[in-house]
Amino acid sequence: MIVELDKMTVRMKNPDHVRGIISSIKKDGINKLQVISDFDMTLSRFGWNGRRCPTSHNILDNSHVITEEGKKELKDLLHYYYPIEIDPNRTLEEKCPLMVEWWTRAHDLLSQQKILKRDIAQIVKESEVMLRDGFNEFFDQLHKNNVPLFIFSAGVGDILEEIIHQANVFHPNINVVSNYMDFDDYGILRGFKSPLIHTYNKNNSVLNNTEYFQQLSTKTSIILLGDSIGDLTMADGVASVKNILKIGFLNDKVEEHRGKYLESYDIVLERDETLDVVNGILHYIFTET
Ligand SMILES: Nc1ccn([C@@H]2O[C@H](COP(=O)(O)O)[C@@H](O)[C@H]2O)c(=O)n1
Ligand SMILES: [Mg+2]
Repeated sequence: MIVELDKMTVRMKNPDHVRGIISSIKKDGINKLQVISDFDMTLSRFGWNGRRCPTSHNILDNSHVITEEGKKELKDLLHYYYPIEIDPNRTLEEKCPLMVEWWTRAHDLLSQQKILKRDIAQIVKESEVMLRDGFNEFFDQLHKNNVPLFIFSAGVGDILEEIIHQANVFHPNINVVSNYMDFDDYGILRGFKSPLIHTYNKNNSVLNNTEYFQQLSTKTSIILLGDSIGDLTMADGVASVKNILKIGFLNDKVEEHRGKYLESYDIVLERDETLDVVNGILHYIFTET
């Protein structure tokens, strides 16, 4: 029913279950649907031409406003903590305090760099960030059909919003929760606003009284998009979930992570830099039959 599900990049533990959820979402109607998505490495690309694309943090880390010493320190943090973040053999209990440590140290370093609010647009323009192929269709389909898109990111909110703006797809149906920069009266970065969002606390605990989800209490069908095991809890604040389809982008260390991703996500997209499958599913749901 959806040709994109036949792509070589697609893996499903239970294809019949997937087809069942998609049919149920379609049957319940567009008015019941919301999309909850991660940003970095989910809506943005993981790689291009054999090179890693930057996360919203990396965009700042690599930018011209950071001193050479600052760049080195931020890179050292990435090389130390990223393998911990994706290590399938460590428990969440082990990872959480280390993730808080990484984000806190990185945010402290960035806050010492006198980053100006007015430079953000240029920093994003000069970066190598790319949204996944098919992003226009994805954002436009959701907008045209009045489907809310909730972007829940442990990245840097100011940066990811600027990326979406520069791509001309920041439509009114989008709501973002992320780590936002805190600028002083002169527009100089002095810190990050709380709560701190890292890969493994993307749940109710950081959504201020889940007001957003209360407004959307009638949206009982969810399509969840993520690239990390931590993204699986992003819909926990939704009071009544009837149908949930979890789609996971498996970008890195694919063989090592395949088993866990197949257990956790309904659809796993391996080294797929496009939104083709998501667009195909949305197109099927939005098309009247
Ligand atoms: N200092 C840091 C901290 C985290 N990251 C990466 O950001 C990603 C989190 O953002 P999501 O939109 O995916 O929630 C995650 O992939 C971390 O590896 C970083 O690059 N630098
Ligand atoms: Mg991500």
